[in-house]
Amino acid sequence: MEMKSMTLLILYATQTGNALDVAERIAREAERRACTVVISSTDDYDANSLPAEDTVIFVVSTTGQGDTPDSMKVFWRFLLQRNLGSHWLEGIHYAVFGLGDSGYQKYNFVAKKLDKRLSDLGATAVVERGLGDDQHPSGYEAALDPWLSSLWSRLNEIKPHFFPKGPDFLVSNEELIGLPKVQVTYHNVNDMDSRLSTATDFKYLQMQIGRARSMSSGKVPHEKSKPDAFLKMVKNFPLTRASHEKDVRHFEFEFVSQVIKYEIGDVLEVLPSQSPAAVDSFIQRCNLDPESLITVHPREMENRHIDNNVNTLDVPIKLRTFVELTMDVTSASPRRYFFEVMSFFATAEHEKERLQYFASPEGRDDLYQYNQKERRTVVEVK
Ligand SMILES: Cc1cc2nc3c(=O)[nH]c(=O)nc-3n(C[C@H](O)[C@H](O)[C@H](O)COP(=O)(O)O)c2cc1C
Repeated sequence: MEMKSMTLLILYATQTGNALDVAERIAREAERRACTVVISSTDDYDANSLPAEDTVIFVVSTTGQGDTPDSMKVFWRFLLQRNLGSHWLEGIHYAVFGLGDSGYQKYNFVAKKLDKRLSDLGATAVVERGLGDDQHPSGYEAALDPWLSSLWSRLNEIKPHFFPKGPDFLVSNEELIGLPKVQVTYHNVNDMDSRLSTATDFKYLQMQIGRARSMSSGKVPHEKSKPDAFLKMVKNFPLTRASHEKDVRHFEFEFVSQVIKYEIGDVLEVLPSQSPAAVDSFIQRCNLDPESLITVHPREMENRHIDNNVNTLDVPIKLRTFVELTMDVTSASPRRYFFEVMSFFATAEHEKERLQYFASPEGRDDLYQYNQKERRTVVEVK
């Protein structure tokens, strides 16, 4: 018999980052249970290898009108092949958590279709699929918490080999948070690449974006490390009344670099610039020097030879530029994990307690109100 993998695989497909957030949470919870995990975006994973896995957790969102995220298109086309047959995934266990919004007609369509297809291909569900709903007062976390509890208890029952330290073993969150995932190296000013100063404005910006993104721990598809085009916003006005809960806007852009072709229904990924004052205040609050030159490496890569990205990774970038181009400090609502990490570092007892409350299941509704409904950004968390 073929040897099965003893690693729990987490595959995610995201359009705007929520599924990645969920996948990372599942991975952290697995690690706390001494379970070995591999986490991967569906576009980085060869679907041909699925039959060799033991158990796969899928976290997938639905975008467009019931469409798969871009990063899942190839993977999904592969799974739909007729010749795979109803025994192809026999013996494989899986679980699906979907992210969607019940305001859409094709609610969580991708998770539902994936669940059905995996079962048609012979795989066995560990737990019933979970469906996160943006319309819920606490967002997708509301469905995620109970789904995760049943996932771990069911996996403990049927797959005890994933938990070598037993069903009750649980490392504290704090211990895990204390192990940073990335290493930031500070460099001398002389290391700065002199070519940069002679490049044109666009080229310079393009290089900086490529550099910042290649060092960011966020998931950016490889081919997207450089933007396709530069646009100038020429119109921006609200379509909803000021009193409306959501701020829906009409934007118009003009190409200032080469023109790219698009069709109705295409998704435009915009990398806007952030308010310089907010970026400065974030850096100041972290007690860092915005002018310092840094490189950022994932911890695992420390001793590994990196050939593809060696140039990009070796060239330092200004800390301020890195924050500006890779961290959304001015508009994104911080997620639950942010509060968890902040509570670890908080020194004032009342702040620590408040942050811990927000990160706990009891504080979930209040957190959703505080960060999503009231639209607080990272710099506004007080
Ligand atoms: C442009 C757009 C289209 C969407 N279409 C759907 C849809 O058809 N069905 C659905 O259930 N949710 C839909 N959603 C909601 C997303 O699935 C939901 O916000 C989810 O949390 C996004 O996860 P992600 O950040 O991992 O992509 C849509 C969201 C956006 C922004």
